[in-house]
Amino acid sequence: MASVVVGSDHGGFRLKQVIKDHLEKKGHSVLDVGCFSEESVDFPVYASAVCEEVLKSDVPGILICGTGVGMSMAANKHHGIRASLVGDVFTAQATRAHNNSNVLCLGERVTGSGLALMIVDTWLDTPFEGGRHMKRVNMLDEL
Ligand SMILES: O=C(CO)[C@H](O)[C@H](O)[C@H](O)COP(=O)(O)O
Repeated sequence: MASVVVGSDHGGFRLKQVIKDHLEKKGHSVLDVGCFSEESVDFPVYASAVCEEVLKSDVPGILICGTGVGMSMAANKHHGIRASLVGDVFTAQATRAHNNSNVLCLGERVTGSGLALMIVDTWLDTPFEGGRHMKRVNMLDEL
């Protein structure tokens, strides 16, 4: 079974390859739902494919497009998905610890690959704190 599921459109394809290589070197089993080239595609297709796998298998998901915005908009339409568009390490940590984020969105045209890998590692390695945040996460899921 995969430990991380990833997806991108053409605007995030190259960064997805970098992230996949990085995670596989660290021992993760990565499920890539596409896209599989830089040919122009529509990001909602891949956002939904990742979110369905996250909801089915309870694994973290990573979505990449040009800005990360379209992917986060599409992902957050899925009930039970808490997708976070992240461009810094502080937010990567906080959105796991406080929001129990289950999908990370990145923008290849915005965030360099070095920073993106730090964000991915921080996001995956940070546990949810629970406590006062649990009620808020439950409220989010009830919206
Ligand atoms: O949806 C997006 C913006 O929120 C993504 O960044 C897409 O990757 C982007 O819109 C694709 O643009 P393109 O001009 O079709 O490559």
